[in-house]
Amino acid sequence: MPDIRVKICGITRPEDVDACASGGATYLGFNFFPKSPRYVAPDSAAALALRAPVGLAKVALVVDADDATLDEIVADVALDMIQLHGRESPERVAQVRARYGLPVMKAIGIAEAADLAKIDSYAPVADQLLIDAKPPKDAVLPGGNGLAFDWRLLQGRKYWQKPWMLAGGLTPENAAEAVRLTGARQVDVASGVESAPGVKDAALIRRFVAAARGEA
Ligand SMILES: O=C(O)c1ccccc1N[C@@H]1O[C@H](COP(=O)(O)O)[C@@H](O)[C@H]1O
Repeated sequence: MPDIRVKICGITRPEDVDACASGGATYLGFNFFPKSPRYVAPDSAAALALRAPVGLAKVALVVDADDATLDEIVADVALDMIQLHGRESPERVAQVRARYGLPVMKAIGIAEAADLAKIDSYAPVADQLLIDAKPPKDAVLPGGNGLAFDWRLLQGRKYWQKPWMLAGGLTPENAAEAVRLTGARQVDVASGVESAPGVKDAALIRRFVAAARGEA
C-alpha cells in the first residue's frame, strides 16, 4: 500500500492537534464556516496552528467566503492551503489563489456520474481537488455530513490533472475499502473521527490513519 496522506478536518482543541501529530496525519483542517459544529474563530485557529509540528500542513476550510473574511483568516493563521468548500466558481478559485499566494483545494460534490465533469472544470485552476459527497438539498452544511457517495463512480477515473483527496462519510471502518476501490492517495475526514459533533476522538484518529494506510 503506498503512503496515504490523511487530512483530519475540524480541529478545535490543542489535544486534537496533538492527536493528529502523534496519529500520523498529514493535514489539519480548521473550519471557518460559522454554521458548522467544527467552527473555530481565527484567533483560536492561530494558536492551534502554532502548536502543530513542522510537517503537519494547516488547511483553512471556508464556504463562499468574501475577501474580508479571508483577509482576516490569512493574516491571523499560519496556513499551508485554503480549502474552498462552497459554490465558488473556477474564476473565484483563481482569484483566491492569486490574492493570497497559497495553494487552493476546491471541493467538488459528487452524487452521480454527471457530477464528475465538474472535476475537469476545476482541475486547471485549483492546486488540489477534494472529491466529496454532494450534500442533500436541505442540508445546513455543504460538507461534514458523514455522507458517502458511490465510490465505484471513480473507478477507471483515478487520474486528474491535479492531486486529489477523497472525502465524505469516511470512518475507521470503511477507509481501507474506500482507498482500495477508488485508488485515492489522500483522504479527508471530519465526522468519522468524532465522539460527538465537533469533538474529535484521539483513538478514532489513530484508527482512521492506520486503516487508510492498510495498517489496521
Ligand atoms: O465538517 C464540516 O462541518 C464542514 C462544513 C462545511 C463544509 C465542509 C465541511 N467539512 C468537509 O467535508 C468533508 C467530509 O466530511 P465528513 O467526513 O463526511 O464528515 C470533511 O472532510 C471536510 O473537508
